[in-house]
Amino acid sequence: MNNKRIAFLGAGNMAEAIISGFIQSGKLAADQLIVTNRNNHERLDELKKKYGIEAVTKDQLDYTTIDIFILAMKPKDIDCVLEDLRDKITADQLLISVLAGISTSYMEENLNDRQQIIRVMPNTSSMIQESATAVSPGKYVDMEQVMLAKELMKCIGEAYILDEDKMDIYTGIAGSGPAYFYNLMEHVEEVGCQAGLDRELVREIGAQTLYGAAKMIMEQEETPKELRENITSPNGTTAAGLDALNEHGGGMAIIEAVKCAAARSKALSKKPEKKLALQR
Ligand SMILES: NC(=O)C1=CN([C@@H]2O[C@H](COP(=O)(O)OP(=O)(O)OC[C@H]3O[C@@H](n4cnc5c(N)ncnc54)[C@H](OP(=O)(O)O)[C@@H]3O)[C@@H](O)[C@H]2O)C=CC1
Ligand SMILES: O=C(O)[C@@H]1CCC=N1
Repeated sequence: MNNKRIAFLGAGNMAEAIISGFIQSGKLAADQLIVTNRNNHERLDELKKKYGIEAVTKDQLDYTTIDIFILAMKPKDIDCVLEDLRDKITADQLLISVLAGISTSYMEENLNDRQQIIRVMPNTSSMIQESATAVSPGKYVDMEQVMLAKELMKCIGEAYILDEDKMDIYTGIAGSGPAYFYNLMEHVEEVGCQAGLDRELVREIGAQTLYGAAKMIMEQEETPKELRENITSPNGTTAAGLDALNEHGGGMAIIEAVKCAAARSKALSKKPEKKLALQR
């Protein structure tokens, strides 16, 4: 890993979250990383200053010097990128894509023969090395590259090798997941403020509560159900809170959120496949 040169195609939120995690991990040096975008020079300057990495537009990049490309643009831009890459890279240069919904088979069909491709799904907690990242190998990638991709993703948190047909549900749970918890916290903050607590304080209290609960799940033997039951005395405060949560559809709301996010991930992946059939 420490002799690989890694280029990000895309300089947005997700690219920055991964770059930040890579650098904080201490396993990758700034001079191994290079970030690109189409033409937002201001953004490139910002990343260059903040992380000490090289930052150029995609047209200034020397593609032949790169071992690993991390695709980090929006899914809608994938067709232009594949067209652009086809003539610039060789099959043994590894592509790691973070794009929601874009299948490895779609990318393989639109690149050169036997291109090494791995699809990953991190989340924005990459920024602080706490992502939960799925790693799904494409058809032509060898085990050594899969292990390398997993090792890279472990620089930004935990990484799990997963069959690609599970990627939509994984995206619904872990890719989009932090947003559900942030939204929950927005509501906690609101109710705390309405009851007279200082906003900063209630934010900290809410976050510590969420963090403590997550840590309990990770470090204790009990299941989430058992942990919940341990807090819930008959006719107590938690029972009252949980009753209200259920009455207002709390559990169902989360199930629906995950299902809808997974369905959107699936819908996104269908579109380019149709387009591909027309193009070829
Ligand atoms: N946000 C999240 O929580 C997660 C996002 N993802 C995935 O990450 C991807 C990126 O999302 P996000 O960071 O929010 O997107 P942003 O809109 O913040 O950034 C997109 C970046 O892609 C660049 N770009 C577009 N086309 C090209 C190209 N041809 N070559 C190089 N760079 C290009 C843009 O450059 P310019 O500004 O110059 O146009 C911009 O820097 C998405 O595909 C998303 O599905 C995956 C997991 C979680
Ligand atoms: O909403 C999005 O497009 C991205 C993909 C996974 C999480 N967020």
